[in-house]
Amino acid sequence: MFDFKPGFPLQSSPLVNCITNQISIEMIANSLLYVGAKPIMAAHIEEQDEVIQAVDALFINLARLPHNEATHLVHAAKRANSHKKRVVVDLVGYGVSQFRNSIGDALVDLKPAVVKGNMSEMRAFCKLKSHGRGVDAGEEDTKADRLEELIDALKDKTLEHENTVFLATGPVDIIVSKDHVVKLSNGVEYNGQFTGTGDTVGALIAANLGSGLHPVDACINGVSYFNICGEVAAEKSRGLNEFRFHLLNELSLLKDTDWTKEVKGEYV
Ligand SMILES: Nc1ncnc2c1ncn2[C@@H]1O[C@H](COP(=O)(O)OP(=O)(O)OP(=O)(O)O)[C@@H](O)[C@H]1O
Ligand SMILES: Cc1ncsc1CCO
Ligand SMILES: [Mg+2]
Repeated sequence: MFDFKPGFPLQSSPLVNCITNQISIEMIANSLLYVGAKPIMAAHIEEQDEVIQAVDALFINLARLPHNEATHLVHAAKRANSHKKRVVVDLVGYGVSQFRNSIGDALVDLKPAVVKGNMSEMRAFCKLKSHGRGVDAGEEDTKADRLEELIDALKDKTLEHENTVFLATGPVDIIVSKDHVVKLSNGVEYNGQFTGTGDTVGALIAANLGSGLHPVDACINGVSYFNICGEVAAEKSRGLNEFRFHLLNELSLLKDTDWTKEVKGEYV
């Protein structure tokens, strides 16, 4: 059996601030509630200092950068550092524009606990050739040899960012930290085929950080729990929208089962 520290059921009910996009904000808030965490979606720059003191972790998502608000993300991450609260940065759409890349780079420079994205976003972040389209990964970027290339590039990143754990999601997910490389392989194709699934995984990781897990374990739990919920949902549904319903429902149920036995992972 794959050895990791289980995070679900959560040991505490962490309060997580999510600065995220209008597309998946409701799904993220409800997903946190379904697993027993508490969401707050406070985005205004003026309240970040007080909010960060009240919460257990911060999830920041690059998905949509409204006029004049991009620098607010950097401000929020700085407040989190001042108050020693851990941060997950989701590099949604990295590679789409120089502007987005510059905000992503500024956030990574603040040494968040976890930096994540899909395979194409993480390849673009590492300056590797990327086949992403908008916020979706390109299939070519998920091939086995491309994964090895990305693992090497992320290992180089950990030399400059030794306290950050990098996660790239896809059919096989890779986690790269200073000391570990992990591959995870649960889930079904549908897991990545409705919008905001990566965002939801990011919020689940933040919840695990908020309840005190090591960032590598937080990533293993966030990805594997979400993907196993997908495996269960696939047995019960036909079509993407029914799948989405069952997956989200399962977020509230799977934690009370022996789900950790189903985790397919390896340290490489
Ligand atoms: N083909 C697949 N098979 C199994 N699991 C998958 C597959 N594709 C994605 N996943 C899983 O789905 C989740 C979301 O990953 P994905 O890479 O699609 O995120 P994303 O592109 O950032 O999503 P979004 O931007 O819509 O929020 C992850 O947990 C990942 O492991
Ligand atoms: C930002 C964004 N744009 C289209 S869908 C989506 C949410 C996935 O992150
Ligand atoms: Mg994404």
